[in-house]
Amino acid sequence: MTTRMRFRPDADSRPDEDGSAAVTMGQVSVRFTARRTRVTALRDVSFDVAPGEFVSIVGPSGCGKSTLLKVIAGLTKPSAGTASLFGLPVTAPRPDIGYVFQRAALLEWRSVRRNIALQAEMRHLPRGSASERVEALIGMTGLRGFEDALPHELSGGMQQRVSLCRALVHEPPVLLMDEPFGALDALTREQMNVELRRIWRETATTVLLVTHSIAEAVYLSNRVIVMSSRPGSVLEIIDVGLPRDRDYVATMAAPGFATATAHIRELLGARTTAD
Ligand SMILES: Nc1ncnc2c1ncn2[C@@H]1O[C@H](COP(=O)(O)OP(=O)(O)OP(=O)(O)O)[C@@H](O)[C@H]1O
Repeated sequence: MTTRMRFRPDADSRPDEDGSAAVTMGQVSVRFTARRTRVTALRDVSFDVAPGEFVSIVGPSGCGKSTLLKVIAGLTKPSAGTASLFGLPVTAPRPDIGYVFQRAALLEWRSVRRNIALQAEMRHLPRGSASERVEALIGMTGLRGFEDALPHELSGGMQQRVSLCRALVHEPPVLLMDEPFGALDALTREQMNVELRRIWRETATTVLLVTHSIAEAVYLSNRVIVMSSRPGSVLEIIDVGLPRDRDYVATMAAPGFATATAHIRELLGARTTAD
């Protein structure tokens, strides 16, 4: 079953002027052949993401969430259907978009500043404006004072902040995040959630986040896409409907938060009681 829901502008959204979606998945299916076995990773996946929207994707392990992000980035070719960015079909890798992975994968011999700047160098961005942007991101992500530190001198949370800066340095119109906080401890993860939401609001970037945390998905997003187990398809797209200003503790206690997380848990068939 697929659910196709047009984005509905609300208090927490910024649709663009000409109405075209930032990301469109149009009946995308992906099949892999590995060691003579065919695996259908995605089946008939359709959804739109509006410019400036924050959308999370949750689903069981192996349901094709990473594959979905790779299709949008042009790293995996769909077997059927089309992914489009701002109305243009994705036919090749798209270096203009930002990608944050679970592991920061920083260059150990480069300082924080030079790890972030590397992306600007690879994209041949003008040095002056790139350096301004690097400094602005360092300030925005709370890395001030650590610009000259090497990756091994940073905590896991700080490494992921560097990874986020690196993905944002070229001001990507779309940021893809694949379980970026999965390796962090619970408290650092909460802190990163709060920071990510603030950074998203400051940069106005369209974000697609893959996460295993239902709470993280609901706290951060305008909408949450819930996927079925493999072959991954869209079970339901949930409008979170929480206010734009989201204090972390108050949001966790809000009735709307409890309703959304309970509904997603139910869709995923998660057991919530021990027996
Ligand atoms: N390059 C590939 N070749 C063959 N099979 C692949 C390839 N990439 C992914 N798959 C298969 O496609 C399915 C979906 O994988 P994917 O990594 O997208 O799932 P996921 O939902 O991100 O998983 P997880 O939550 O565990 O990270 C899996 O069965 C996986 O083994």
